[in-house]
Amino acid sequence: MADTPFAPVILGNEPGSFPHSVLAERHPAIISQVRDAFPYGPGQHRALDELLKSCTEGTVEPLPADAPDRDRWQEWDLADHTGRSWYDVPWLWSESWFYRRLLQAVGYFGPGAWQGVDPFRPFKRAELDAPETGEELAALDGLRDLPEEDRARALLHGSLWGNRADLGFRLSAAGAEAREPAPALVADDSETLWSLLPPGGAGTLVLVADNAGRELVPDLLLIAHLLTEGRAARVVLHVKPYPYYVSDATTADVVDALRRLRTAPGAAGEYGRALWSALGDGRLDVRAHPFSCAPLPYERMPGDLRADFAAATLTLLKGDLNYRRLVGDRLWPPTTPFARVTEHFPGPVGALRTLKSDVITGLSARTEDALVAAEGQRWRTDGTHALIQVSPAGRGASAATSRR
Ligand SMILES: O=P(O)(O)OC[C@H]1O[C@](O)(CO)[C@@H](O)[C@@H]1O
Repeated sequence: MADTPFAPVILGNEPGSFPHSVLAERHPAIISQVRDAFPYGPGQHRALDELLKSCTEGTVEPLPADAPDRDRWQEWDLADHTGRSWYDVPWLWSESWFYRRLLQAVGYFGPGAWQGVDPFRPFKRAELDAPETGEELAALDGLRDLPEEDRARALLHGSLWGNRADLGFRLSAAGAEAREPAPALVADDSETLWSLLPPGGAGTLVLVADNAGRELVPDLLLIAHLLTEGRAARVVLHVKPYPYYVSDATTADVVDALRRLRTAPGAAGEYGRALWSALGDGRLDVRAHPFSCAPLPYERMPGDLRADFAAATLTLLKGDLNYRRLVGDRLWPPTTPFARVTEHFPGPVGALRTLKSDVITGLSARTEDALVAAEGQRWRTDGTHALIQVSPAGRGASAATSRR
């Protein structure tokens, strides 16, 4: 990345900073919520106590010798960080490590009776079953008579703003969900996005999902629209291979959401059934790649995932965490071009994100000035602003063009 300004990697060691509060307050709160939600046994309680101590005042410890993903974590810098405070290693790394350790504490990786029991499932289910979800689905009927472009735009915005529905975020940002989102986007490349997905195009969209429940439902509706209206011939949906960041979507969450959609009345049910058959005939595919839970930026993605993204007409990444991983979890000057920080990506790439952490790129100087004048730095983290950014280039773009 020649010419790219130096930008420091974000750590969690500055008291009073947002990352510090996530490590010092949010993670302990998540431990106690999970503990209260399940009738865990004494071994699990002990392990949760140990995790609480480790994550708030301890250091990064090695994984047990028999951990199934030990080699993977070695590749993901575990040896470099072992023995260091959770606050002094990259924040992105510490957060991922927390979720990996939490699953270990509750027995998710087994062996034993708790193997595969998702500690966040009750929270995700409650969201899917909430009356608001039903109301949002019923509202779809109101779109029926709109021109296709307007329906596409409405569904894109539904998917974008669905990213506010993040359970981890709500734990520490009391009232954030209730605050009205600021209407204007801080960056809006949606025209470029639609130019890559024209009606009748034969392309493949890769959508890298973020949260389950009230974010995944509008993501699935957008996918259904793109497939049924012929804006994409194929969609590949990437989800997490294990529970992560409280509400991140796994394959089980996709199944729950599809069941919910398929049995809904009206347009929602039609979309749900269209998705069900698209899975059956391969136009929709779900992947759960291990790197989706890696504590690293996408710049370090492995070759097989790189090839997947390179083959896509467009890869759309949802949410704040994916954004941090896409552009690098660094304090960029906000006007650093999005295209420059995503040059490493192997094909056309876009981000749909509400702003929930300090990382930001691709703003005009005017937008940045207006945000700072109105809100200081609060706009970066309070989840009321959103962006649609797209880079049609990407290093692999020329190679990918021949495949599209
Ligand atoms: O669900 P999202 O949009 O990825 O947001 C999760 C975000 O929440 C945080 O845990 C704190 O805001 C960030 O670390 C992360 O980027």
